Amino acid sequence: MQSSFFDQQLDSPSVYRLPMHDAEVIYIPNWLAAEKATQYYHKLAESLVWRQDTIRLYGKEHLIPRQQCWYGDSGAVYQYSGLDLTPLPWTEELQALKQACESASDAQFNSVLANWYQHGQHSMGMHSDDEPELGAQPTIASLSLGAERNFIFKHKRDKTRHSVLLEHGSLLIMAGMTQDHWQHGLNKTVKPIGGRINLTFRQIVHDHSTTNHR
Ligand SMILES: O=C(O)CCC(=O)C(=O)O
Ligand SMILES: [Fe+2]
Repeated sequence: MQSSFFDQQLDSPSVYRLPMHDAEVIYIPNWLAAEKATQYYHKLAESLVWRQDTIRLYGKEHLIPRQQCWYGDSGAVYQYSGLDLTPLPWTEELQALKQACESASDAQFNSVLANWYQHGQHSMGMHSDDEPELGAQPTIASLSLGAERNFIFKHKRDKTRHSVLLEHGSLLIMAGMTQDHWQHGLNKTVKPIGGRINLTFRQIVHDHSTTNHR
């Protein structure tokens, strides 16, 4: 990371910078203690208003392979494959986690996309979080709760791959040029695994735009 904030973070033995070129990605295992992370998993699973949306891709309707929901400040509207995601108001837990993620990443967030992968057949296709409403070189803080899943990065130009196991209670921070040069996603797995909730905290800088998550 270029900024002294990240240099400072990297002095800590429990913060790792991923060995990726054209990217600034740091990984903090056990950012939340396991017990706390489990409490959050259950609380969020039962209290957030989850939905499994249908999106239109190349003229065909598809059920997205996970549950999701969008929370944030009232202006932080997100448009997503034809869906208008108007944020629900912050819950107490999301607000507390947002503040902790802001301190950990030295960034401001006004919204969070929550994804619930209930089993191994739930996934997210390769994409970059590079929508215009996220602004240039966005910092995105991604908290993982529940079953560990492999997070895959693929370089857009040279096709280099890098993967990182996102553990229960871990925080992954993507910043700088990461979204310009890399895609990321989560494959399905046939392993019998439990559920995982992921929260990606973001800062929406324009009210309307489009995205292409699959
Ligand atoms: O579930 C994850 O770890 C990643 C989610 C993601 O990439 C996104 O919400 O844009
Ligand atoms: Fe993403």
